[in-house]
Amino acid sequence: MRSISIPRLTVFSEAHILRNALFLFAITTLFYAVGAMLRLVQELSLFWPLNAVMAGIFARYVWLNRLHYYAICYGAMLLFDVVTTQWGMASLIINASNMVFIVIVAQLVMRDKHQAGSEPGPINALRLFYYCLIAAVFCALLGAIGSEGIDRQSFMPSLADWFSEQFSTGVLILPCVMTLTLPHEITRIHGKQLLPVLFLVLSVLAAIAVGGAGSLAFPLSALIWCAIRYPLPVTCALTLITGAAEIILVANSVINLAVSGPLQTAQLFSTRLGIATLAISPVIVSTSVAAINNLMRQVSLRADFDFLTRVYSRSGLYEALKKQPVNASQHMTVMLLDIDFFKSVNDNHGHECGDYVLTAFARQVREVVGEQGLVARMGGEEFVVAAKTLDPLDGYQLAENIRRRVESTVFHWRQQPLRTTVSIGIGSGTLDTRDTIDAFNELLVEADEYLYRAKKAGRNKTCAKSVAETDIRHEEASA
Ligand SMILES: Nc1nc2c(ncn2[C@@H]2O[C@H](COP(=O)(O)OP(=O)(O)OP(=O)(O)O)[C@@H](O)[C@H]2O)c(=O)[nH]1
Repeated sequence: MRSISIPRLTVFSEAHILRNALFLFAITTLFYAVGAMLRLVQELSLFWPLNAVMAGIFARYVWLNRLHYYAICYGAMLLFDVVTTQWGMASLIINASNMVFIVIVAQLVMRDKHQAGSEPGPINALRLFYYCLIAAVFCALLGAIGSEGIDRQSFMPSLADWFSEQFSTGVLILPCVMTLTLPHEITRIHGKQLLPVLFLVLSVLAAIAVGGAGSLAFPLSALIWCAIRYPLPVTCALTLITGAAEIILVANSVINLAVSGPLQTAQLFSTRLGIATLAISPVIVSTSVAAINNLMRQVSLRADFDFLTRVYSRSGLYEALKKQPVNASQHMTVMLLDIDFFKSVNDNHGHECGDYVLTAFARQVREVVGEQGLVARMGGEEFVVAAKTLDPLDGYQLAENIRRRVESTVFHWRQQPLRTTVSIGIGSGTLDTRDTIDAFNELLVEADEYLYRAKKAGRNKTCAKSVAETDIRHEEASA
């Protein structure tokens, strides 16, 4: 698949205080301007994205939650009002209510992150939903009091308007800001991958055509399909676009809720709450799918590797062998290694010491074998090495390197020196017409037979069919 790399872009960084301050000021001003524009053209403010965007930024970057950064955000809001409105003192309260939403959400998400430990997930969708609800209530109370002086609405409609707007934009925008990641590369997209988006567009069009309150739920199944197919950030973005589009379409009577007369606060209140409740479902599905995929990766990793010694497990070795490129003329050496008198390590020093020796032994073997082969624990104190070698002699020498390394190593257990040795049986040959797994299994049987001989010959020995010990000694003498 062809792809184009794009450079990484970092906006906030813990070390760059001035840059963070400038970006916070610029983003606050930008989204304040967007919200103010939407206010000017509508009697009811359709969207006030600023609070959710800023809450998302503060929740995402824990280290931004400092008094001076909050102050920059608040200051930018006040400055915008001073320049563009005559609100006077009311501006202090209205913008304080914006800060209430931002700080409550950020603090609640931060509390979750602390409790989640070292590996928190990107978001907990259900919690975000309730955090938006709590933050919207407090924000709306203060906002409705503050806007009494500048707005013709009385307290209750104003409270409903503030609350529904804060809650719905929060639920739609927060997951998006908290998961937003720019792709590191652009990959070609196949037509089939676009089907969920196509279905989503069709479902919004169907909502416009059919109308009525129920039509707002039409995009739900398409969004859930998107949640299953696409990564979390894409699902969050699609949910935001769909939810915002529905609110705009309802406000402009393009989606007709079958109400007589102009749209009232009560209908917009209900629409916003309904859409927020629907919008959280695909995000929940998407986070669940991401969590399941993560779990599957961890489970398969656990099954492939031996928990104690960190080398391959038996099944992991077979999986790794299947992935090896097949080359009929490749010579392969399979070694079966069994630690000598391991039972006495357990008996004399305890099981914990036995575990330590197994781990240290596996590390030694891995270091000697390196990139030349795969190391696996077959069970107990028995290990296997499957290595690409030039010929039987090359394989024998690799086995001898392991045996000598183990023999010369002094393990330390609670300040006590410990020595151990290993017996190795070898099976070796080329793949010929066999596949890697068949060849490995046959060589393993051979290795098992020679391991038995190595043990019988007194242990701390390497035994193989294809290398006569006299030849080896001859080789060593002439080396
Ligand atoms: N500590 C520890 N011991 C294990 C583990 N798995 C198996 N063993 C022990 O390994 C020992 C194997 O003993 P034996 O099969 O008698 O072999 P040995 O003492 O190494 O003797 P030879 O192989 O004949 O040289 C047993 O005591 C098992 O309990 C493990 O994961 N941890």
